[in-house]
Amino acid sequence: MKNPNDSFLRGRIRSVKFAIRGMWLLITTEDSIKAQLFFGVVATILGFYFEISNIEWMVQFLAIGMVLVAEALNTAIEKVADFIHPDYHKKIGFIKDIAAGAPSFAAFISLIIAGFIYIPKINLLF
Ligand SMILES: Nc1ncnc2c1ncn2[C@@H]1O[C@H](COP(=O)(O)OP(=O)(O)OP(=O)(O)O)[C@@H](O)[C@H]1O
Repeated sequence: MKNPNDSFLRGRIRSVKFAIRGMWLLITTEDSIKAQLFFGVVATILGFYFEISNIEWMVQFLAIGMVLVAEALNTAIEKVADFIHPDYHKKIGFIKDIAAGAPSFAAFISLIIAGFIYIPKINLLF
């Protein structure tokens, strides 16, 4: 929440602190984020191994970022849903299913990107 005594700069610094705390909470408490980070690290190692180009690095990091952002937003929606309605409800199930579709889309597109980057390089090995 905005503190009315904060100057513009102080307000921005406070927001950045909360945002960094949010990233830390996601990384340390959410298994889904940990799993996606693991795949991101694997893709980065593969990138070094296959010496991918600058453009391929950029596309790969965009894909990793897209998955992490979608997963983080999905987690936030799940938390809000659990907070406003902790008991079973068909609509909560529907909302959570739709929210889970976001990281699934991102992961699916990332797999296609990985295919474009790595399948030709793997083919060269054989
Ligand atoms: N309160 C609820 N009411 C109805 N259905 C629910 C409810 N909570 C969860 N579900 C169903 O269970 C699925 C999984 O929900 P859950 O909150 O466990 O997410 P998850 O994908 O397992 O998340 P994570 O692994 O990140 O904790 C939802 O997509 C929904 O179909």
